[in-house]
Amino acid sequence: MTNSDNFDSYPPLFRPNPCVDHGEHSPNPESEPGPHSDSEPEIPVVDLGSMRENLSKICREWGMFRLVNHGVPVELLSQLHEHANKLFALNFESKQALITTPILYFWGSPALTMSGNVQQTGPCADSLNWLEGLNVPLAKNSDFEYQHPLLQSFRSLLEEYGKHQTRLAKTIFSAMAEDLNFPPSKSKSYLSLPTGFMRVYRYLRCPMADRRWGIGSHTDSSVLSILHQDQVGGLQVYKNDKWLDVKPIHNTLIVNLGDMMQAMSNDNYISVKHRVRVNKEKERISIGYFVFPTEDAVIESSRYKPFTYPEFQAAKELDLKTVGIKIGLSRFRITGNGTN
Ligand SMILES: O=C(O)CCC(=O)C(=O)O
Ligand SMILES: [Fe+2]
Repeated sequence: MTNSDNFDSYPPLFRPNPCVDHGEHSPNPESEPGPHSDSEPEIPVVDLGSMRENLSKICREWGMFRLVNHGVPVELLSQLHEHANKLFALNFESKQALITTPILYFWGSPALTMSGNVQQTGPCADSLNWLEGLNVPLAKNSDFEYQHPLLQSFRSLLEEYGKHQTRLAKTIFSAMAEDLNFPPSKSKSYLSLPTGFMRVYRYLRCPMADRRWGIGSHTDSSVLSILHQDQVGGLQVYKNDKWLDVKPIHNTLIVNLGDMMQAMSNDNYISVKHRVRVNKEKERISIGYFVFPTEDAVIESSRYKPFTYPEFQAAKELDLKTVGIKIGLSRFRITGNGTN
């Protein structure tokens, strides 16, 4: 979150450079902050200790909530952010050289293919994302030793944090499964803790902050995503035709329901639309955990053709490449005449 001139740490594409034309697109009206009023609804809060009180209504009306009483030590959160700041502050070339498999260093797009490459986008690719990030697969992260002490200690902090995330995902998902009356077989295959991964993002300072996105409007493909953001702000969710700021509140986590959860619930729960604004003066760090169904779990509901998560992901990758956007769940939705 430093404001000093640390452009050596930026991927070259994001350094101030009069020779690089990032395109002079007119401001996207959607990107305008819009009027803020005190009557904006507050992001709903769920207490992990008494979740069943209001979870069902919130999942149906919001598809996201702020989680309190989550049991993740505040010291662990601050150490993670401190390490992320230090690691991202290294110069770009060092990051490329140091950060090797199983952790992947990427920039310009948060979308990775199943084979672990940055997703190429097709025709409407006016969509450079003003970020760099790390992809950390939880299963492969645990036994790995890095030579660089900063990376090695970050790796073990992420491992510890990953255990908290799987605990939270399990608890939250089982309350949802109960609310939705999933049979035990579904509850089991619809959440695959070992294949979850983490993302650590640094959103970069952007001179055209009103014309560029950290991450543009999207829904997550996951069952659940759990985010921790620093105090800079920028995350927004779409609710009742309005974008609302998800203000950073110390020691709280944000839980988003993803597309898989929406399909599993037969559209009773919603996969929340959200986006991340960038900032002219400040960088922003966020750490996300994303969890999916098992690879062979067939998601069955009356509104969708049966599909697996790998089929969903393959359709998404193809759409991003050919159409330039994620079409997502509507690819699988059964329409009125029985076709899609
Ligand atoms: O950085 C954030 O707060 C959100 C990240 C996000 O939406 C994503 O990775 O899908
Ligand atoms: Fe997201």
